[in-house]
Amino acid sequence: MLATLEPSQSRKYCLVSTLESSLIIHLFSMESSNVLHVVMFPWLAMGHLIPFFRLSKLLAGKGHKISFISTPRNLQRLPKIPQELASQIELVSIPLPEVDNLPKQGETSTDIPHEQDQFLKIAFDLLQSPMASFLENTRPKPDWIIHDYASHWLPEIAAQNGVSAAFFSLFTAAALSFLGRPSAWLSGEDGRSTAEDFTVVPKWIPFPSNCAYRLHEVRKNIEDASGNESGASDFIRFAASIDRSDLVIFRTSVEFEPEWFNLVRELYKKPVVSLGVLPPSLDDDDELETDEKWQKIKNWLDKQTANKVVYVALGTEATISQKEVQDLAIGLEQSELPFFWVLRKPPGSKKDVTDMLPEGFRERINANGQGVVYTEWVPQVKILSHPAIGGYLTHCGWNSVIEALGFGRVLILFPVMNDQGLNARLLEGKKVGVEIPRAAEDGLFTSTAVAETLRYAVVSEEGEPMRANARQMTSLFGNGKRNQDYIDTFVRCLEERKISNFLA
Ligand SMILES: C[C@@H]1O[C@H](OP(=O)(O)OP(=O)(O)OC[C@H]2O[C@@H](n3ccc(=O)[nH]c3=O)[C@H](O)[C@@H]2O)[C@H](O)[C@H](O)[C@H]1O
Repeated sequence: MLATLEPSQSRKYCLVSTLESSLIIHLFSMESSNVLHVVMFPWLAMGHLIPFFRLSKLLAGKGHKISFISTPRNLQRLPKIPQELASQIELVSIPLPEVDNLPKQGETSTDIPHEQDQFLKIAFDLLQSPMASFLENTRPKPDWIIHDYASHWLPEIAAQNGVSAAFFSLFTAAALSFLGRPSAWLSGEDGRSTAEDFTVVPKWIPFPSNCAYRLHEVRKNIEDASGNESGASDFIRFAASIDRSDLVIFRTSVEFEPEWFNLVRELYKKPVVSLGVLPPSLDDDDELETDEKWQKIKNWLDKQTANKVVYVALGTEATISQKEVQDLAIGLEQSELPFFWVLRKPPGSKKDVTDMLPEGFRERINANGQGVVYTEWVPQVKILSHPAIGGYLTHCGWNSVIEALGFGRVLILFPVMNDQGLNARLLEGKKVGVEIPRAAEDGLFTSTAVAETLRYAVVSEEGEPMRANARQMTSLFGNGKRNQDYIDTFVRCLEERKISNFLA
């Protein structure tokens, strides 16, 4: 079902209710029925829409009503709603206001260059009023709103409408531990401002750790912090979303990163829960792909030797330079391993992305059959599940890492932006992957280093303990009972309306 949110009339805000009073409102309002009305409001990026949609389906599968709010194009990009859940999930279309410097079609981070993300956030921030109207007027009255880091303004609007707000972290506890105490960011005490400041392991990490950025990883984020046109850097958005929400939900495996999960609970001093890793299941219709595309890809994979193909994919936002594309390409070729490379066109680019490849590269790999360069959206979960896959060269986006470890795939770590550098430190520390060696200052690397790292991870004898460790991860990241238990516990807490359960 699809509804459209009209920009609202001006509205009078009642006094901001405190956490306690909004919880009391919340508790009384729901005694009457066992069915929750949960509003889902993800940030405008495919890596956020997909897990929010997956959680929506899980909650709807438990009998609850979902209002999934996003922009018109984003709602069209979602996988179809399973027939049996159609009456419970309502897609609420909220038009994105036009703002300067944001291309008309730019509705997700996937569609626009990284430097325009700040204009997308300006447009996103203009959704405060229609969102407030929705929470005030929709019926049945929402019990919860589950939101993302970018809508740091939302917890206050939710509290004013007696709706409990839960910040849904799609990031590792390790990455968010690096951020530190949210209050320190909001008060200015945190003090980190230069790129160099973020290359230092924070003092509040009480155990040995290398959790810090390399200079080349953090430069993009720092530009955002200082020069962000939206007036609120991502660091501030994270801090405010965590600080002002009633509950923080982590999409992670506590058994995988227990020390970090305990640390965020210490840092946040508020209800923090894990709902497990929310693993995709193969029969999930999360894939945005038609079957014939998958059949063609599968035919190529079926011809490959088991556990030897390197899957190369850098998510839906990261873009790399032509030099980096060329060094990766030569490195893949020199590794002599078969590979399936999803090469994404930089958003806004008019050029054919394959023009970025080295001279003659495509001709050579087509002639010898070593690899495939694919330039469109792929059914990634299906590819990772194929027995031919021997390793995943990844940007360390958390959705993709979860998917790869769910199938026990060893990781070749090539972080680009956002939290990815911190994820790479975590994953190498947990011995499920190895970083491609890069110069700390500028991120330069050689194709020889790519080839050597690939062979070490995928075929070398010395790499077998790491591969075995990655294979073990299917129990934590796969579709088994453990993740189901997390979900059941989490949903029961929401249903029992007992925030106190989260405080345990
Ligand atoms: C949480 C945050 O989300 C962001 O998402 P991004 O898209 O970059 O990467 P993923 O998290 O791997 O998410 C990408 C998602 O898109 C799916 N996919 C992608 C390309 C394709 O062709 N086909 C697909 O099915 C993929 O299976 C995964 O589920 C940031 O990186 C951030 O670092 C990360 O931690």
